[in-house]
This record gives sequence, structure tokens and C-alpha cells, in this order.
Amino acid sequence: MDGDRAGVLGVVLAGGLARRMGGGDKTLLMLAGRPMLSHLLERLAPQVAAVAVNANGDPRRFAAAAPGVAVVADGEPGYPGPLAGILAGMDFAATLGLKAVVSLPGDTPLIPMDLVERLHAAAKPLACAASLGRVHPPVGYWPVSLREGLRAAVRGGEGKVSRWAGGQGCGVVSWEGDPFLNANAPGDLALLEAALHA
Ligand SMILES: Nc1nc2c(ncn2[C@@H]2O[C@H](COP(=O)(O)OP(=O)(O)OP(=O)(O)O)[C@@H](O)[C@H]2O)c(=O)[nH]1
Repeated sequence: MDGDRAGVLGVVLAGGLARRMGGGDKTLLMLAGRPMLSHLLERLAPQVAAVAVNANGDPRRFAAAAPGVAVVADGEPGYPGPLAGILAGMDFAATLGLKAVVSLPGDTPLIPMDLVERLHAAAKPLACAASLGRVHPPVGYWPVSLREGLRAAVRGGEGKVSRWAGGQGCGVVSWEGDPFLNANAPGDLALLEAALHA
């Protein structure tokens, strides 16, 4: 295994409430005949040492789409936002002896195959992805060494990924096109399916 991915846990963030989608698990919605999560893991798993899904509630609902994949819940109550999922990923990475987390929202199934390699190379100490002139902070590289600082921030009410990441020092890596196209509302699924087939 090469150095970039050897110490990295890939974490699919699926701990939100998906209100704009009408609730439920966005990452389990079907895209081209299989769950979005299955597309995402197919691209993520070869880039990392291990993968996990961050989600709250009964973990068994992910078993079919992600067989054998660990599901880790937020350690902080009350749906405090994606930072809580990144923190849960860091805590799990620490138990595996891994040095960093790469996080991805569960509704971004088109991620690039050089994601982990390029984020790792740009980390100072964090790195976030960008496309179409926008930064996507939940797509990021997070050293586990920052987890106690992140825990304190989340407990202190920090809910904005970009603000916390910017305060630590965050390299930005840009990709051509829109490999981080995601599904917020039902109408977005057709756009994703078209992009998948493009
Ligand atoms: N662990 C965790 N993840 C979260 C939380 N809130 C949002 N996320 C995740 O952060 C990512 C970006 O959030 P959104 O795309 O807005 O997803 P969402 O919050 O489920 O959707 P809306 O309710 O429609 O905003 C998604 O992957 C969510 O699953 C949270 O409280 N805990």
C-alpha cells in the first residue's frame, strides 16, 4: 500500500437529517440501480486503508449497501453538524491506529480517484476540496492529532466546517468539472444520474 492511503480512514458522512430530501438516508437512495453509498464506496475504498460510515440510529440499515463496513455514530448529541461526524471518524481512526480521516458527504457519489492522494499532498495540516470555484469543506483531510481540539470546538457550539478548518490551516485542492456534485433535494438525483452516465 502506498504512503498516501496507508494511514487514512475514509469516512462517509451520513449523519444528517436530509430535511431537503424529505428525511431518511440520502446515501441509501438509488442511483443507476444501486444505492449512492455503493457508488461512493467503490471509488473511496481503493484510496484508503479502511472505510467507515458515520450515521446515527440503527446501523443495520447500511448492511446491504456497505457489507462489512463499520458504522460509527456521532459522539456528541443533538445533530451538531458535519464536524461531529468528522470527529466520530477521527475517534474511530484512532482506535485503528490510523493517522488521518478523509471525509465525504454520503450524497457525493462521483468523487475523483485521486482525491486522497491530492488532499494528503496539500494538507497544512488540513486540506479541503474545491470545484467550480467553490470550496467543499466536508470533503477534507483531517489529521487525527487535531481531534481533541475539534472535540472542544464542537462542544463549544462550533457548527461551521469552513470556519474551524480555516482556523487550523487548510490547503485547498481544486478539481476540474464537478466531481463533488451532490443531491440535496429529490430533483438533484436526475442530475447525478446524468453525470454518472456522462
Ligand atoms: N454526523 C453528522 N453529520 C451531519 C450532521 N448534519 C449534517 N451532516 C452531514 O453533513 C453533510 C452535509 O450536510 P447536508 O448536505 O446539508 O445534509 P443534511 O444536513 O442531511 O441535509 P439537510 O437537512 O437537507 O440540510 C451530509 O453528509 C450530512 O449527512 C450531523 O449533525 N451529524
